[in-house]
Amino acid sequence: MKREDYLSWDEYFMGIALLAAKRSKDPGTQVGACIVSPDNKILTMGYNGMPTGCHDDNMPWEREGDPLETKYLYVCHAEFNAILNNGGRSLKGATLYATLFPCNECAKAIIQSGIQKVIYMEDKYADTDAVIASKRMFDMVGITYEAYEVKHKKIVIEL
Ligand SMILES: Nc1nc(=O)n([C@H]2C[C@H](O)[C@@H](COP(=O)(O)O)O2)cc1CO
Ligand SMILES: [Zn+2]
Repeated sequence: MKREDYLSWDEYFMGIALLAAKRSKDPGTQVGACIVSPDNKILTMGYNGMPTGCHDDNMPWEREGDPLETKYLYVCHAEFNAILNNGGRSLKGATLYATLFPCNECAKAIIQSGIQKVIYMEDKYADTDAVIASKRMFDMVGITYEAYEVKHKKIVIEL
């Protein structure tokens, strides 16, 4: 008889997004993204980090103060990195698993790349203009978004 406690597709892909987030050097929020084809093949992944060649140790990670000395002007969002890491594969009709709801800038890239569905875990910036604008654009173009439904509270990976 087959195992019954195997991971669902959603758990598998969100689990991978959560694992990718663990690569983030951001002391504030670690975000992960995993983009999957309509036939459940992983196309690309990403996490929030500084642009390639901008060394993590030489970049600011502050949230406040002189804007030029905060992370916000420099950091690449997880969703943006995942889209850019596509390795030439088409993202048409794909689903994005994101550990945090995408901002308006990533929403634009999501739309332009042909992603059709967003499954997100957290939406802690729902009250910000960035996320409100993002949802406005998704609604306009018919990109669906749904909160990830947690079933297994814990996925243990022992090394
Ligand atoms: N959807 C997102 N994807 C992301 O990768 N990020 C990144 C940008 C920053 O590195 C971090 C947010 O930092 P903080 O403001 O919570 O300390 O997460 C942020 C958002 C929020 O819209
Ligand atoms: Zn973003």
